[in-house]
Amino acid sequence: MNSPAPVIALRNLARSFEQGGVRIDVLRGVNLQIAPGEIVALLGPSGSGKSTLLQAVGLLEGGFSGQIQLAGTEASDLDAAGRTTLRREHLGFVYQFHHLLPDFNARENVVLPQLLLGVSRRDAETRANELLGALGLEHRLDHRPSQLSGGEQQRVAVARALANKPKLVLADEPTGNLDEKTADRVLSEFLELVRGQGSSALVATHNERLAARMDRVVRLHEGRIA
Ligand SMILES: Nc1ncnc2c1ncn2[C@@H]1O[C@H](COP(=O)(O)OP(=O)(O)OP(=O)(O)O)[C@@H](O)[C@H]1O
Repeated sequence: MNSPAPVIALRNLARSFEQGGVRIDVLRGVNLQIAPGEIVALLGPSGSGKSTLLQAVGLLEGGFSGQIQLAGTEASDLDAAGRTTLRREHLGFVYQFHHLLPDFNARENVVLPQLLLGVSRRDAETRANELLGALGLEHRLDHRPSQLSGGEQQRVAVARALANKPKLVLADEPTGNLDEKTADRVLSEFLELVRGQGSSALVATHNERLAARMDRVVRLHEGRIA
């Protein structure tokens, strides 16, 4: 039987930066495929290029060479509007710092990305309530980010990332800002929800212990996946 088409396929992805006349080759030909439902940890020391790789896969930045195929579509064939549509339909993001909209409450932060995809407000609110409830935040729906603890803020960020059932969740040190116990719990909840809805995930971390809880670990070394 053929294996299912990968959710994401990177071929020979490269990115350099130039600073003060010096060129740094951060990514030097990354090849990676992630299968549907697979959760992959991206390990590497500080400065190894994990965030740069996630930015490329997130179709957020230009300046890359190589190929990024997301859900069967080659990103470099699309213009900016096409990449935005592809991103909204298939990707969810969790960052180290929550990046929630400060003037909106927890529920609205989870509702808004759904409205952008054309989901009705009623359905979007139902989904937000479900997700936030699963994360133990049923009593925090009307709180704004500044009225939440760090762990609660990250849980809302997780709910927002999963709201549209993305094919791939990109997470950049999603628990890096939390104490160890809270980080463990939020990661467990994140993994359970991602697995439950059959999404894939690529999670950048320098924490070996957290990485070991995912389906596969890949390491960035000298600009390539070792
Ligand atoms: N916009 C930029 N301009 C110049 N250099 C950059 C830029 N963005 C990243 N870099 C360099 O690229 C390298 C990789 O950075 P990146 O943030 O991807 O690493 P990382 O593995 O995510 O690190 P960390 O674990 O500390 O977050 C670093 O040396 C960084 O200084």
